[in-house]
Amino acid sequence: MRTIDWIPADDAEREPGRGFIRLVDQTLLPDSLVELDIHDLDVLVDAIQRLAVRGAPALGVAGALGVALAAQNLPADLARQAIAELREARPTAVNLAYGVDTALAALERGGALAALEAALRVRDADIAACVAMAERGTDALTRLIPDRAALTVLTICNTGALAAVEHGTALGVVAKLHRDGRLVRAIACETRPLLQGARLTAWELGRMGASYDVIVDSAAAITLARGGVDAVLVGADRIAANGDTANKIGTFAVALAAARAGVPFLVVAPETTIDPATPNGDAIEIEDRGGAEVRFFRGVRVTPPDATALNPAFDVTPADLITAIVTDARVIDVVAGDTPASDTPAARPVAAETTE
Ligand SMILES: CSC[C@H]1O[C@H](OP(=O)(O)O)[C@H](O)[C@@H]1O
Repeated sequence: MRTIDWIPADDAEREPGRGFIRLVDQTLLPDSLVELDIHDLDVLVDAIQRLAVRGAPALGVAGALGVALAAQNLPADLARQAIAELREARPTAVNLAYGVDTALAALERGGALAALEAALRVRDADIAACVAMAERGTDALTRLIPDRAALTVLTICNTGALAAVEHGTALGVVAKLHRDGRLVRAIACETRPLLQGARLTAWELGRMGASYDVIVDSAAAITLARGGVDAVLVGADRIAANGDTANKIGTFAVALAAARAGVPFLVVAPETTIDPATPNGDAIEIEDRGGAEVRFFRGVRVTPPDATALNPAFDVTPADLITAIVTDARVIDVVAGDTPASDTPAARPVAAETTE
């Protein structure tokens, strides 16, 4: 099953490049697995904004395929406007803009078919990147925690195949640990208010047959303080040049607790999530999703009628709380002082000294 993909139209032989986007509607999980066929860009933008499709890598693919969809269905001037709205559908994950810009450059160079071909390359690159990150991430854990063959890991939000195309980022590392017989247990923070952890990560862990517990987000600190968690693995939506990392709200608090508990904190994200144009975390725009997601739970109001709520969808973990950033091309040894900007993109093992 792919979280998002391009489906060629029946007459694609006659009209190469025609097709539509098919994606899993994640708002219906874990109760129903439903795929949406999307033929119009405004429907795709709505799917992004209501998190039917979500997760930085999946947003990159959605952005790229959205350009291909616009190019085949809209006249150039309307396509340009629709693509601009698509690019701004959610501001924090740099991957969305990356995907749109990659396919748009191809469209301007070579037309609609070139845009689709570029979008399919973005899709295929994500699949390959997640495979590489799973390998690199488990190797990094072996170097960081050489005395423990099997690990208990904690994560927040959802970073599995549902956040990408076929395999996940941080949860892709967890899945490989499980396949290799090296996973004792996964602990998934529920991830209020939209419950990506309780709904999506738990669903993915169950499907792979992994042992896991869901915890409320505020239990992460004591879970780490009590001991028994060997590593924290999280995703990212935008990584600044200095290594500051934007990720789901609650990640910063988990990083603080991990640092106090002496537990390695690893960010797992493709190179496309690194944004060299963003110097540090202060420059990352944090999506505010409005108070209703906090004041209501599955349509039931949980606050007084006149309550107001704050709802930042992401926070920023400063680089000094991150042990390493694992990408598809390298392991950035942040605790040793490396940053995305300073580290060469060659594969670099996490230095042994990080365990001293
Ligand atoms: C594999 S990165 C997924 C990343 O995206 C999530 O945000 P959202 O569910 O709002 O799209 C979260 O930050 C995850 O870490």
